Amino acid sequence: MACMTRPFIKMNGAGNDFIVIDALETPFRPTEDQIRALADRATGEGFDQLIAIEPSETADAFMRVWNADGSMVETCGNALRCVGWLLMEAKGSNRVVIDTAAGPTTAARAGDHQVTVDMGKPRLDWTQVPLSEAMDTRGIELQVGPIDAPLLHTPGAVSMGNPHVVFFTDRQDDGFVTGSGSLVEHHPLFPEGVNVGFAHVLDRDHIRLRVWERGAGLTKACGTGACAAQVAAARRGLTDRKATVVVDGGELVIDWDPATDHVLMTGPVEIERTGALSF
Ligand SMILES: N[C@@H](CCC[C@H](N)C(=O)O)C(=O)O
Repeated sequence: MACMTRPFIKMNGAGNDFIVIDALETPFRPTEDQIRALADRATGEGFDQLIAIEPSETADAFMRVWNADGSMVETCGNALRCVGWLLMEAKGSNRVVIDTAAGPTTAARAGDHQVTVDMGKPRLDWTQVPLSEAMDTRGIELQVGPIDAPLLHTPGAVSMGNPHVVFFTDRQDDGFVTGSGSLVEHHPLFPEGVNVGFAHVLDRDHIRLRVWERGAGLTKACGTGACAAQVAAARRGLTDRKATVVVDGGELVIDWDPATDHVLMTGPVEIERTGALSF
């Protein structure tokens, strides 16, 4: 069998790490099995998401996203900053438009290795998350643990182009996040699965967040998860519309602009190394 190689750039955004492939000239369509093998941190390159930069007729590029489990998904907030930075460096510009399966987004320089991405309007109707039944997404009817003493309950539900629920809790240890996140990810209330946030509101402009990501597990940061947490917290009056979200790998500033209803995310990008994938 012929062995293919593809050059890659390994990047991370606040610790959420990616293999980024330039597919502008040559298409890149790995199988789910290949992705899972490449994502393995013991035997493969190791990553949370695999990203391909593809041509677009309406934007500077199209960003395709696969989770570590091989599933193709709509978008990835931290990868948008990384891809935005690569495209801005290549074009010598300060702003680019990146199309995704969740729609177009803009990325702009915001300082040294800092990028702001306009994530658009949060989608707050239950049909948009999506949920499998009608509910008020400020706090949906879902709980984890004993019926009369739940450990987690009434999360906010938000789509940032991909589905999120956000529990407000100060229980954020690895075991708890992994155990309850993996249960909720596949709950029948979420026909497309869900990313599960555990948000501890520190004050009106700081949230400590951990996220169990659909298809990737516990990551050091989830950009869309940080946007969803900020939106869910502000909707309940727990924070202002702008807050710093502290994740395991750094800080993301999330600003839900009242004038446009758009969510702006600012945070770091880092290039770790380059290499070549063989499969
Ligand atoms: N790491 C991400 C989100 C990646 C996709 C997510 N796991 C999903 O399945 O929707 C981010 O930074 O937003």
